[in-house]
Amino acid sequence: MRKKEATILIVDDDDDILFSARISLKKYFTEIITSNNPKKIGNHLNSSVIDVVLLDMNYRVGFEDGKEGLYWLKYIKELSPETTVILMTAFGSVNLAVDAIKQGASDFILKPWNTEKLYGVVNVGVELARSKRKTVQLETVQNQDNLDFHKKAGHIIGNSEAMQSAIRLVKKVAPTDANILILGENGTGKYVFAKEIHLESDRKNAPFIHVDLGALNENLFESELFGYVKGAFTDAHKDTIGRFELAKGGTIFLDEIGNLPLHLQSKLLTVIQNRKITRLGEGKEREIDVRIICATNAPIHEMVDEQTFRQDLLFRINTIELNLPPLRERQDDTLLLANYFLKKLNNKYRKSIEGFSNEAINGLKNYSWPGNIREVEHIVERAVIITDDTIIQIHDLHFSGKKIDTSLGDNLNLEETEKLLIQKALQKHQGNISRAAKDLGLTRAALYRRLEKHEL
Ligand SMILES: Nc1ncnc2c1ncn2[C@@H]1O[C@H](COP(=O)(O)OP(=O)(O)OP(=O)(O)O)[C@@H](O)[C@H]1O
Repeated sequence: MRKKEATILIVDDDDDILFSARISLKKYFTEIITSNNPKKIGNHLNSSVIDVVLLDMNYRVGFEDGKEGLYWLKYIKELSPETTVILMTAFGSVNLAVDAIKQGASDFILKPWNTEKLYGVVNVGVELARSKRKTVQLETVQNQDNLDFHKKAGHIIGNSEAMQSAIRLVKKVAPTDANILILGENGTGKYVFAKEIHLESDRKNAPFIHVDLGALNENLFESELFGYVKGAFTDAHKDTIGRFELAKGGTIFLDEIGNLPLHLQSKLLTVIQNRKITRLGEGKEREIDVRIICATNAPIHEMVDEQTFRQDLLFRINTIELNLPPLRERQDDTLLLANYFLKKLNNKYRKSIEGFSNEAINGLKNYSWPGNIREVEHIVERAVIITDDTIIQIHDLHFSGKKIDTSLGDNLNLEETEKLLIQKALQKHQGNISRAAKDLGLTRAALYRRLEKHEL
């Protein structure tokens, strides 16, 4: 029998039980994790996708009322709602089983078990977790970002003048229906700003639909954006509306617009000009009622000069242009953001870390943040997870922007030399693309292409 791809976590303070459950289940499932300490459950749930937790009800001699089991059950359900929890106890009672099931356990098993019964219960648990996860994924796709749609506006962090002026611009333009183009490097907050504009607009009670144009291939472009009718192509089993219709009355956020090939740019331009779409396989035109926000990290104006982005499309989408500066150009915001994420992550990981050491603060201030705000979040998250201290120290902060050896030596290979020169220029200008490009005698677009080629 082939093992089923599934991860099962068994938590019990009795090592013999852990051993026997592992032996029983490892024949059937690919990954079995055991732990004799329920306090480690959070770590396991954060580091892998766990399908089923088999959880003991009692952990201390003299405390056999199952309350600890119920406590950990609640904890697991909060941290990972899709994980199935099956409780086990040698002191099973119907009342306790009912309580556990009311609080989210999917089943209950009495010790000692026989292997077949254990396998049966766990197997159903795995299927349950999968179907829950699938539903959540579907909902995420269908509802797009509307799951957190009711989030309030006004959560953008940043005191620097650049940030404050971006926030002022948002307040001014959000209530209008003007098309907005947001420009900025990866992780500078383009999505966050697009959402903020939506939430500050009169459309805030209608959907906010995010489309990653970079992820849509040719075939998907029309079906995803415009929808299709049953039979329009082989897999079109039922009428399906596209993202433009899904965003009715609200906002459509077209992300990574700089990645759209020229012929698809023409299709998009037609839709934006006429404000009408046609579902694939249907003759009828449908009016669209959406506000359009676009974003890109590509040097779109230079792409127009190089004729890789249509000027008429740019003029349609950039009635208002919002430039989000990279974090290295507004280092004052770094500490503010680091403290903001620390607070958020303290809650997530149930820690009470008070702040950063002076050395860590200097480290945060002097780093060049190539990944911008997203990188601040990742670095703080890692530090929060690994530290046992109440203060984050410099060695807890894992800055990935390594120093690169850019000496040419005897290497005359053209490709490798080009890569080294680019690295050197980026290092010299602390990751600033415009300045590095100027130094190298390239346009920003040409430098971006080379960065991609060399996977830098
Ligand atoms: N001003 C801000 N205040 C608080 N959090 C922010 C801010 N800007 C960005 N973030 C957080 O940083 C992360 C990256 O932001 P976001 O996804 O908006 O960036 P992006 O520019 O759209 O990135 P990409 O180009 O890679 O898609 C997110 O987790 C977001 O919540």
